Amino acid sequence: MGKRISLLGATGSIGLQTLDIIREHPNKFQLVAFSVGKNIEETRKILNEFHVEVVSVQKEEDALLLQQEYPKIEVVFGDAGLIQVAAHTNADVLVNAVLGSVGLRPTLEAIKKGITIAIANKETLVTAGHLVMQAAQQYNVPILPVDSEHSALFQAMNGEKKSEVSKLIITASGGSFRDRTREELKSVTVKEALNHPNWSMGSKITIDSATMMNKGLEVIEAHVLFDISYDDIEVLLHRESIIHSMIEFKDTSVIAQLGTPDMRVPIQYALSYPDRLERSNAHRLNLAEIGKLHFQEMDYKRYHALKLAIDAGRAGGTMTTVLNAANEAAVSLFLKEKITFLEIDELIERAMDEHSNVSSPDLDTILFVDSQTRKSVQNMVK
Ligand SMILES: NC(=O)C1=CN([C@@H]2O[C@H](COP(=O)(O)OP(=O)(O)OC[C@H]3O[C@@H](n4cnc5c(N)ncnc54)[C@H](OP(=O)(O)O)[C@@H]3O)[C@@H](O)[C@H]2O)C=CC1
Ligand SMILES: CC(=O)[C@@H](O)[C@H](O)COP(=O)(O)O
Ligand SMILES: [Mn+2]
Repeated sequence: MGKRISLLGATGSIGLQTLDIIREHPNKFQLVAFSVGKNIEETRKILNEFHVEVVSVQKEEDALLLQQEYPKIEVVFGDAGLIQVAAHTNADVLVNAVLGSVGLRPTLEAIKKGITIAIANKETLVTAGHLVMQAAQQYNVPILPVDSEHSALFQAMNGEKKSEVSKLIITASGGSFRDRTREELKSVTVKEALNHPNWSMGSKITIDSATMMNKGLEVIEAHVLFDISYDDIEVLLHRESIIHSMIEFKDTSVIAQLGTPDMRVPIQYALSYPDRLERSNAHRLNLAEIGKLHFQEMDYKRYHALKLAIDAGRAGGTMTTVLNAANEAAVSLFLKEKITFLEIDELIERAMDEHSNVSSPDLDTILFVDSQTRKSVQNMVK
């Protein structure tokens, strides 16, 4: 029957594209369980198409409703439901495409069950990457990147020795406001911020791209996944998002992974790894048609959020938990039009300044710091 897949965040941008891949390869992949948040209409469509064993929704009342409509399927809910989907379904692979650090505990529980993790949910790796990687090593579980840059790095690293890496070069599109000065960002709107030049993604990550926090989270994610020092991770502006990232080796060779901006490629690679599968109707890269690719040095003053993220990564301990939780809270406030675009960076910086760092935190400490940081960011805008 192929690999048994469980999927967190099935109604999101990555979740729906994961379903496309499963649909394209019915003999290779079988969806056995999935979670959603609040989108019950989309959940019904998925339940009507795929024959799953378990579904999790965010709210208890939605679970009760769906259980009546689908009596043969186990319907669970809340944070416990996410763990149920991730870890108690005997899946071969968990695709973690939920949004935010709520993905941490389900990931750890799935690892304990020996389930391979295909991870899009970068907030989990930023908030507690050390716990995820320690558990993966302990239970001998592969962590396969889905994020396009990390999939590119993973592919470029294939068969190479880490000791021979000179640096990772992570590309950044520049996001929705890449042609504006910082001064011009004072009065930008949510609608403008949600207009990413190259990718169609969920709202939170699109705002993260606009502030450049997405690249900051990705630098930390790369440090966690590939165990490369922050000194050896470079960010390069590349408008076209065609080169998804590259590795420079000691002998000065650079290996890059290229492709059209389509998340189904890294999603499929994480599912089919170590094999590659056909993508029959996909748009192929035509460099002659594109003609030129552009590159530009990163400006850390213009993109202050990137600097904050690298500072947090270098500090380590609970500082990356604070960075992530403050960012999640601030972006949510911006999307609700409660703060301005530039206040996102300000709130994160304040949360970091006010935090007393704890080194090598355990899970309880991480969860406590995450929740306290969200509360303190809320209080900053009252
Ligand atoms: N989109 C992209 O191209 C990329 C995304 N990523 C990462 O992948 C992750 C998902 O991103 P994306 O798909 O864009 O996000 P979306 O906002 O599109 O989707 C998020 C998914 O998570 C669900 N969800 C949100 N909050 C909760 C919660 N508290 N409990 C349970 N479920 C919840 C949503 O449910 P519902 O909608 O039903 O409420 C939805 O299914 C993020 O970590 C992002 O950084 C990484 C690389 C690229
Ligand atoms: C598709 C993907 O992986 C996103 O994280 C993407 O990288 C966002 O683009 P920028 O952050 O480079 O604008
Ligand atoms: Mn990315």
